[in-house]
Amino acid sequence: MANTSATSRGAVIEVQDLRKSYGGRTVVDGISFSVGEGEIFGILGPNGAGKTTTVECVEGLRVPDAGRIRVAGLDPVADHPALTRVLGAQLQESELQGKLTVREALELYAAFYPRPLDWRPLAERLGLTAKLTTRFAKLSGGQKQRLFIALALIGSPRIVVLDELTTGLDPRARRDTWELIEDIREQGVTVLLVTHFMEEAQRLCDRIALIDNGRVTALDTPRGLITRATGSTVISFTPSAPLDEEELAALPALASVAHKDGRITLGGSDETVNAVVSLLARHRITAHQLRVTDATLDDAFLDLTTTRDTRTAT
Ligand SMILES: Nc1ncnc2c1ncn2[C@@H]1O[C@H](COP(=O)(O)OP(=O)(O)OP(=O)(O)O)[C@@H](O)[C@H]1O
Repeated sequence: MANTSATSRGAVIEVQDLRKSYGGRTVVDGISFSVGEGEIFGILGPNGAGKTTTVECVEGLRVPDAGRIRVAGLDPVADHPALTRVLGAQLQESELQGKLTVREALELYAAFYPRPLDWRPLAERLGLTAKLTTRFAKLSGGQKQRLFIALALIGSPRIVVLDELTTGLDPRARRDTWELIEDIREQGVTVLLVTHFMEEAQRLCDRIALIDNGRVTALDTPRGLITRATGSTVISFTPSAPLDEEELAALPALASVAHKDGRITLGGSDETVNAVVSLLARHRITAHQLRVTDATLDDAFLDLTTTRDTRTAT
């Protein structure tokens, strides 16, 4: 497998052969990866793949059955008090008192850390300024989410773990949050990001581990994953007459072929585009609604993952 180790900047998170079972059912089955200092490392995968279990082991919130984890040189379980000084984590909803106001939560969490950020500009960036006196229980889902992001960052952590960073945020808030994460990266903070949003992963992540059925099935840069799965370019069209399958399969640099409702979608490269245009011209076939687009992580995700959440929760 390509690229499982961190960059030359040195690993700040190391996960080796992590295993975790619940009630005899293995949900993390030998996961390994390392994250370089200052890197944004994404974890992607279908529902139930083992992503949250993995990051919660990194945070020291779950105890692995086997494997070795080091975060800034610390064992997340044995060195948990020291870990909380270098690692910020997005909280789950239930961890905040409903009566706490946004301002009180920010001040309280800032007081836990030796070098907290000034919470006012952070609240401003996250669109929380108008909600400072609102109690937690009265916030909308998206506003709670923004508060959790603020609380993850307020301690000025060296490493931050964000599980479903922008789930529940409206498109504007999502984009503002992405800009905030990019600013944090500029300051050298390492980010471990679990997400279901391909656009988010493609924009923010330096590298991505695809997890499926408790294993890392691919680990690469977003571009590397896309190219591996579908090629760099997607060509789709509806031909005016049937095309010969063998001729299609022989197109240069072809990575994938799909047929749906009379429409053909090819994954490949610029070379494939030129060849398919020549092929159509040779046979005097017209390509209706011809579209040539860059391949996306969505295409790669569908190609590289297989499971649905078919397991029963216990
Ligand atoms: N405390 C627990 N006890 C029993 N089973 C659990 C527990 N936590 C998680 N699981 C199960 O382990 C599997 C992996 O869960 P996990 O939350 O790590 O997946 P995930 O990849 O984060 O999924 P999602 O994308 O849906 O959040 C799931 O089938 C889940 O039901």
